Amino acid sequence: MSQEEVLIETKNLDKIYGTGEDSVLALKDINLEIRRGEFVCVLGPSGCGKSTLLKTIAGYIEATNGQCLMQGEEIEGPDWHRGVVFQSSTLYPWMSVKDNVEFGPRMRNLPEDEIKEIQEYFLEEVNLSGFGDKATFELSGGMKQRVALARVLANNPQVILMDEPFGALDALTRNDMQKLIHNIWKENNSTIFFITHDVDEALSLATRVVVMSKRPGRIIREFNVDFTDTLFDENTKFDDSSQRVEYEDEYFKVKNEILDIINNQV
Ligand SMILES: Nc1ncnc2c1ncn2[C@@H]1O[C@H](COP(=O)(O)OP(=O)(O)OP(=O)(O)O)[C@@H](O)[C@H]1O
Repeated sequence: MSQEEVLIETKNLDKIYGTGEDSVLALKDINLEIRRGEFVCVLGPSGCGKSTLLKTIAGYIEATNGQCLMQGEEIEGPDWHRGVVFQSSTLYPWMSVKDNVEFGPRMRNLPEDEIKEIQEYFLEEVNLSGFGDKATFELSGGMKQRVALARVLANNPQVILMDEPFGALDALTRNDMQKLIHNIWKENNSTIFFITHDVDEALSLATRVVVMSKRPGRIIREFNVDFTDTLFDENTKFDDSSQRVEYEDEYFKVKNEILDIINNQV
């Protein structure tokens, strides 16, 4: 286990939606730590409470029981220290790409030249330099998600929370986006909490995979993994084929273990 600072911690967290007969127990006794620099991917059957957990950490909804802490302080509402990217982009459609990215820094009253610098830097980081003046409705799905990411990065959040951010994209765009988020995570030493339905996506990106049970969502297993650098580093070369086989064996062993856990739930 990494010795880095714990940024997010949930303690015995339950979430119940509604009251009485119609109430839904969405999360049960979630104890999770997210440390600085980790890339935590969450997998679990549909409806198991993954988004509920993300929204609680984001501060959009409150836990029913237990605690949700950021750097030891109770999370009491949304905050730019925790940036959120959803599956479908939540860009401001009446604003240009540039204005969307500048929105956060402007709300924080940063000086105009700094706002511009941040906007240029992060549009470049998501490979959208030159698209600043476009209206967001002119962009493809993948480009919109890149703007959404730049808008979050522009706030320099402590944690990036991503709820199936690439779920609506075609396979090629999705691969590009995975590489992009991997590179951004590496370059900025970001901390990322990432929900996905796709075991390969989780194993490709994560340093830790958290597997949840069907509803009520509990954490049933956590896997520390390190496939990501090998997968995305273009210079990776195995010394010999036995090393590659060993790597692939390990990958498929973990993948099958996770699939078994998920499939045995349904
Ligand atoms: N606002 C709400 N009111 C009542 N029930 C809700 C609400 N939001 C979610 N739920 C229920 O809580 C459970 C968990 O939902 P949640 O969206 O967190 O699951 P999920 O794992 O993210 O699902 P999926 O993988 O399908 O996106 C589901 O049964 C859902 O119907």
